[in-house]
Amino acid sequence: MTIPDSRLPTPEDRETIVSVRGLVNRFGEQVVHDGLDLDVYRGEILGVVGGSGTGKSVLMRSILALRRPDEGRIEVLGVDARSQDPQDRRHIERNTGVLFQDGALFSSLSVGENVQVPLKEYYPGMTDSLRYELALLKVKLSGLPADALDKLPSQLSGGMRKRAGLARALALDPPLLFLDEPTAGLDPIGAAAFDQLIRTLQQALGLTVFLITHDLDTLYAICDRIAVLADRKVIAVAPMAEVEQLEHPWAHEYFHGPRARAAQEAREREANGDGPRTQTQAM
Ligand SMILES: Nc1ncnc2c1ncn2[C@@H]1O[C@H](COP(=O)(O)OP(=O)(O)OP(=O)(O)O)[C@@H](O)[C@H]1O
Repeated sequence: MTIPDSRLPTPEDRETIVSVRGLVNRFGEQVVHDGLDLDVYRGEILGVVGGSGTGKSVLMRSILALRRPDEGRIEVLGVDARSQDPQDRRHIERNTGVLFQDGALFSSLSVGENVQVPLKEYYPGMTDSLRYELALLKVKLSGLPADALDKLPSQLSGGMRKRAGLARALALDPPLLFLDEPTAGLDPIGAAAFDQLIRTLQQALGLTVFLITHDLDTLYAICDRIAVLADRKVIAVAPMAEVEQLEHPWAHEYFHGPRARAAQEAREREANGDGPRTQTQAM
């Protein structure tokens, strides 16, 4: 089901929650970003796309202050992400939730213990029972059954591990959520369900979501705007209908190639009440 795009704020109401200006990231001779600019608005789901190796994850890590860029300015929730001040770094960490590509759960801890890790760190005085209840709440919010709480990550399916990672990302009620290819490796039905979960949580909790994906279905189904990375920059950031019109060769191939056509056909079938999403990810 495609959820209508109804929440994009008008330009006057927009609040920039992440601002990136003139970003440069280099690894030795390799220049990954060269003067990249991007704004993320409060309350939107921003899809971030680009060919493999264009620097989507490096951009995310730079915003999260996990990597110090070579040049440029990044402001996250009013704080300079390049700041060395531990208070600033903590502010970013405290207000952001991250679902890494592989879930990044501690393999020796149960799902419940994984979700409790950030709670223990930020609220050391919290009672065990309250921490347990909060972990249970996040696990249920993420669409897992209560008995998943006591399971190890290895005892879960790939889709359940993603949900467990999401539960941990939401542990501290962050206003800003980062998702790195959340539907990669999921079957089409699982991927569609995960998309809907993200949209539902985003609306219910008022989240801003920065979502790296290759999955065209996700872009169509839940993203308010799409940022396209190419040539070491964000070459466009706009709603889907606009980025589909880009002339750039990679963007044209991505939005009009065989997988895009398959996604389009699947959406038409779905609109006619005629069958679920097809697999169009992993480009
Ligand atoms: N720590 C690092 N050391 C050296 N090179 C790195 C490092 N991290 C990333 N790179 C390089 O930076 C480039 C961008 O990497 P990044 O992981 O951000 O790409 P991506 O757009 O997320 O790709 P994909 O879609 O395949 O996940 C790649 O060429 C990668 O090899």
